[in-house]
Amino acid sequence: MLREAAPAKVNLYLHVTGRRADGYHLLDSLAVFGPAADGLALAPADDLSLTLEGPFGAALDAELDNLVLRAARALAEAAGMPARAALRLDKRLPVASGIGGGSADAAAALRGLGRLWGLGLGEARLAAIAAPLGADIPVCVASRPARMQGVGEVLSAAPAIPGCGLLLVNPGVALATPAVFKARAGGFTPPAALPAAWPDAAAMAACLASLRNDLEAPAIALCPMVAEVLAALRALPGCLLARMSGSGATCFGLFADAAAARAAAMRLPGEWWRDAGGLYGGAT
Ligand SMILES: C[C@@](CO)(OP(=O)(O)O)[C@H](O)COP(=O)(O)OP(=O)(O)OC[C@H]1O[C@@H](n2ccc(N)nc2=O)[C@H](O)[C@@H]1O
Ligand SMILES: Nc1ncnc2c1ncn2[C@@H]1O[C@H](COP(=O)(O)OP(=O)(O)O)[C@@H](O)[C@H]1O
Repeated sequence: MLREAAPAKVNLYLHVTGRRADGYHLLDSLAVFGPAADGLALAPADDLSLTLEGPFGAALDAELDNLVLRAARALAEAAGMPARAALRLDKRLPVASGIGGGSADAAAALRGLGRLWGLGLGEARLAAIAAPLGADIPVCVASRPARMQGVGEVLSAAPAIPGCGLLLVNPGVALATPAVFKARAGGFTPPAALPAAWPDAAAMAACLASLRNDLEAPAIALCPMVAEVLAALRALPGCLLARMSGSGATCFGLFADAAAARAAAMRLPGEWWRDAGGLYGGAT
């Protein structure tokens, strides 16, 4: 039995820089990972199967073509072998919530099956197999901070991220990514100018404050509760920056460290989903 973590992707800023002829949008975004994660367990089997568990497992019962199974089939096809594995997904990330849960699951399946099947494929090869399945999957393959450009598949080094804490909050309303892009009005935003490193969380927050998430306004138009979540985050002690991730509705608060993020999480209304801690694989 193998296990892979599928950490949430958080867009610290997201500029829509243009639009391709096929309608997809060109982006400039800085993605970091965690603190929340789905979990994928993989075992050898004679055919391909997926069972769902965890707090949001039932939300995917009606999903006929889970991204985990699509990723498994795409990898098997690329490797020229039958797709055989018993997969169990512990679904802890809210579905359709701007933190790339489905993409993280697909990336975890590619990494885990690569190991289970002994394929020896590197991250770049897995990301290339992943790209046709979803714009967010390539960045999730490494699950390390990265700058995303193109439609999300052009990855480059992120500035060195200082120790910090994140608080993720979702009001329980699913937002479909295409609907949010469609509701966007106005022009385009140029790519950000980023330093090589930020010395601490406060400096990172000050720099990010000069940037934006261009999908925040259209998401608020579709789901006004996003504005409530942002106001509640901004009012928390120690919150250095509050912003929506991806196409929403999950928002994040940035804190000096994991302990400050966890303490702030306890002060939020009880009915909202939240998770707090340090970055996945990072210093806190
Ligand atoms: C907005 C972002 C930012 O990281 O995150 P989420 O909100 O999904 O987490 C991503 O670009 C989402 O990536 P992903 O969710 O994989 O998108 P896909 O399945 O490829 O596309 C879903 C739909 O979103 C729109 N789309 C997506 C990506 C992009 N660069 N331009 C787009 O216009 C298109 O309408 C597309 O049909
Ligand atoms: N394993 C999965 N987890 C979540 N969503 C999935 C999964 N497989 C397929 N989907 C589909 O992908 C859509 C986007 O899901 P998700 O990745 O959670 O959203 P977002 O990209 O906004 O963060 C869902 O509405 C669902 O229909």
